[in-house]
Amino acid sequence: MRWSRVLRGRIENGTCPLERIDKVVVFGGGSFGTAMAAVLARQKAELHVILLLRDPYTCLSINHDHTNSRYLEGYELPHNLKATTSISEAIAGAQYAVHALPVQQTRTFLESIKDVLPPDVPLISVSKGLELGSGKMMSEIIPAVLGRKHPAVFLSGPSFAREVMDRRPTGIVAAAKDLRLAREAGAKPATISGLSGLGDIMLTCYGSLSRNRAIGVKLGQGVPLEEILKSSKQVAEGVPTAGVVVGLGRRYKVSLPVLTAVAQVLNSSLRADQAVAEIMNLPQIEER
Ligand SMILES: NC(=O)C1=CN([C@@H]2O[C@H](COP(=O)(O)OP(=O)(O)OC[C@H]3O[C@@H](n4cnc5c(N)ncnc54)[C@H](O)[C@@H]3O)[C@@H](O)[C@H]2O)C=CC1
Ligand SMILES: O=C(CO)COP(=O)(O)O
Repeated sequence: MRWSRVLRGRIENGTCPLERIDKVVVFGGGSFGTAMAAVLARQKAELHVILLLRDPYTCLSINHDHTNSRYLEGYELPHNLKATTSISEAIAGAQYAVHALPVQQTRTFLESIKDVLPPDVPLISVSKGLELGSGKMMSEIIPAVLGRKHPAVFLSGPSFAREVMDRRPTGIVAAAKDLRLAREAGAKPATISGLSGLGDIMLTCYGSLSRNRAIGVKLGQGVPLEEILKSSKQVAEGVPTAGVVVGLGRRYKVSLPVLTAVAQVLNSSLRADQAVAEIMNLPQIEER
């Protein structure tokens, strides 16, 4: 309430930052990139919001029919939201860039735009997960690939693309996840118990719209991972990230029995029922 009054005051006094923004580019036209672009476009009719995509058909569908039928079926997109497959057209004149690509594709993508993205255009990352191989977070991948201290913000919290489109309430901050592991890695405990920690975990574990949860349910029913992944065209960051988190646990000497079992189910070295049996048979220890 307090912040909404402050913001309203700024808008009335003509000091709202949105007033100074004419163009924002959104990298990635999947479900969340499209939802973020729509939220921005809804804020101001004169704002030019442009989605950078690879698929020319999705581009046509957004520009002519104002829909993204491939990733966000059933929603009419604001008419000031446009799409392009041209990197230079997308970035030209943009004052902010939203990054909404899967984490595993981020390095290759940023390599392809790093010479075109001006060093003073802030990147707002909404991608969640850890990079396979390096174990890096988005906050580490971006400067490493761009080779400079690029201005960047990292958003995370309990938010589903469809609910954002439906204007349902949500809240977002920046964070890490497993409490003990995150503490060892230098995170603040308050971050873990807040929106981007527990808040996001609750949504991903219990929310009926969660793609990660849907994969877990199917694995539990005995469907092989390969078959599950083939049946969906959308990313589930938890699949690669589970193994990376277990690797980080080893690095920081934090034992993660449940996540280790999840990673083993995902890499097919353990069945879900065996994982449950193993977890239930862990020695009883004092809770930490
Ligand atoms: N969907 C959601 O409700 C939320 C998603 N996120 C995060 O946002 C990120 C993106 O997720 P979604 O939009 O849901 O994924 P998605 O699977 O719906 O879409 C991914 C998009 O990235 C594009 N892409 C993949 N590889 C690419 C490459 N090499 N170059 C250019 N484009 C490429 C795909 O074509 C697609 O348009 C993920 O890290 C996800 O965890 C965060 C909050 C909510
Ligand atoms: O990030 C999300 C919830 O906050 C989206 O969850 P899924 O990727 O599991 O659909």
